[in-house]
Amino acid sequence: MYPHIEDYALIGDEQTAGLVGRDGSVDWLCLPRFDSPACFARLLGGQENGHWRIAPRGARLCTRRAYRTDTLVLDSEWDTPEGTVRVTDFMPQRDQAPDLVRIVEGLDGRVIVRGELRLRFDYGSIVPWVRRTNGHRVAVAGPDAVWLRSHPPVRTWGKDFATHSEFTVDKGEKVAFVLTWYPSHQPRPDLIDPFEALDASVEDWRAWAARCRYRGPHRDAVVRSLITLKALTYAPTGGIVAAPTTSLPELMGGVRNWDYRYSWLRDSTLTLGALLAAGYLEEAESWRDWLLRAVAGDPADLQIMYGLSGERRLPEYELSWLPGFHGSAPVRVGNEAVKQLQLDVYGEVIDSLTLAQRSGLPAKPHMWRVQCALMEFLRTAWRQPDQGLWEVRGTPRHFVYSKVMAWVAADRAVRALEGNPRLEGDLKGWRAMRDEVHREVCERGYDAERNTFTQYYGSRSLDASLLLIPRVGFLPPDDHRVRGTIDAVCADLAHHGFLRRYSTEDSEVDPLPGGEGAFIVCSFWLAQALHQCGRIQEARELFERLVGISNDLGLLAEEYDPVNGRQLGNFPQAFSHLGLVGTALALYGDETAG
Ligand SMILES: OC[C@H]1O[C@H](O[C@H]2O[C@H](CO)[C@@H](O)[C@H](O)[C@H]2O)[C@H](O)[C@@H](O)[C@@H]1O
Repeated sequence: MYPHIEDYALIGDEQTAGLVGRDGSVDWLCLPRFDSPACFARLLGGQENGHWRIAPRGARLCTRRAYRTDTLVLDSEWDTPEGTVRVTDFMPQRDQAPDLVRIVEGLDGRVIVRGELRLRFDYGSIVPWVRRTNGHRVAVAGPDAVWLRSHPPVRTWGKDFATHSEFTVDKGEKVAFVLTWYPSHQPRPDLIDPFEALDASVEDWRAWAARCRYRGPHRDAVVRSLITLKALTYAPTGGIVAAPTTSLPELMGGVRNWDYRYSWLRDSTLTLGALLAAGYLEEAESWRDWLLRAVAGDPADLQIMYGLSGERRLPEYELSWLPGFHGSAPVRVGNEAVKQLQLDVYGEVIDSLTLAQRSGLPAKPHMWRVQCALMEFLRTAWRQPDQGLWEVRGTPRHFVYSKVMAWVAADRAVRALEGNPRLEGDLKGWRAMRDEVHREVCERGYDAERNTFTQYYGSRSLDASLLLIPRVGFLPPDDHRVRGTIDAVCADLAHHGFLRRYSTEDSEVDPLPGGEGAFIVCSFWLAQALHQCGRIQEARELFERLVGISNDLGLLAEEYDPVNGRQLGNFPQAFSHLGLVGTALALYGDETAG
């Protein structure tokens, strides 16, 4: 059953991203931004929904593929009876317009290569009008225009609403294709030189990767994760998408299919932590500035996610014409969770601003004012039930992790005041809130009989987010309740060596049908909790196992099906990759940071 989610490779230009399959087909690409409608949507449908394949005639999947070391430049190679050919895919740093470059290179013998470009704007639904101009092709429909050209020029012809080509490459010969998007009412942007763009791309990525401070085991996996996180950052604003895809299923054939092409405060603050820890201050600063712009206004209006430029309305709807990845419908655009109350986000934001300051990012004058405003809102809001960090769509509850993070918000705000007499704030009131939340969580969110914290007040269910209790400092790692929680979470949520985030069987909490895979970041959290508790060997073994489930290119989706050995959910996902970076640093960072 080709393709599996892990059969895809990521390419991108820090404003959008594409997925390339092992068959040489670009099956997902949104232009010009991550959250724009896709012009290649075969990922969630069939080839009639748009794709661009370049591969040797008659060949199916590539023989091998790899990123060029420390870059986002992908090489896919096919060995054929006639010879060997390589296709190099990348998206150069954007100047005027987004370009997707595909360079075909003969490595051995003489190979006949075929191209098939099927552009379908608006998520695979609009067939553009394609015309030839100066030997190049231009596809136009409504607001979108795409220009295709090649070096040297290759003959193309139209058939079945697609642009076809066939050409021969001899050993040492190169043919480059450049696909450029621009708004259809504007003049065509300047053409780039694909070969110069390749050299520049390789150089830029390598220079960026060289800044990584981590020198420990699995450095390649850490660098790949950092490159992926960087690729998920929308460079013009600093916003970070949770993943570049929508609706890759959390259960094959199921309905748990969501649009992740937005900036979640939770995912992004945690990404910021990983970037800071690995030495990437510039990116962290740019996200911090995005955050301050996005949350400006009434703290009661704080959203749990925003668009890439801080947009607030992200209405959710379904694309009825797309059948979904292997029939996993519906395909959704937008995300209804934008309207949810998730109390943890306040803690994450205040914690990340504290961390940013501690890491030496230059302070912004209104940073403290934002934190005070958030605290004032949280002072009463923390008592409300919410949707929790998993954004469940059932009745709101008193989720323990949400309350713990409300404690984090108060704790960081109190410490800031204690450490800096020039800051103004309600020290007494915030201290009182901090103590009250702590007391309440330890009373109502803790099951003394089983010696474990629980998913929500009074429940018997557990939740993997409870593993973060020692990491955020709510209780020390040697507290018997922390140790009990780790054991209970492992016993309850273990899934063939990995962890589920919670049990999907409690339909009042999570009313959606069907289960899901193991949630990858939760297993990273377990490795960190074990490490904090001194269970070093177990932590390291789990980390090794987690690194081992990334695909051949080092990429991780949101979830993993350990029974079938398959990745699940949106891909690649920031959450999983920041988990990998954070865990490597936690387990080996002290010994190895250079
Ligand atoms: O579980 C239902 C929810 O699933 C999605 O949320 C998940 O993704 C977010 C982005 O990575 C993450 O922050 C959250 O913790 C995850 O549960 C989906 O976006 C929601 O709409 C949906 O209700």
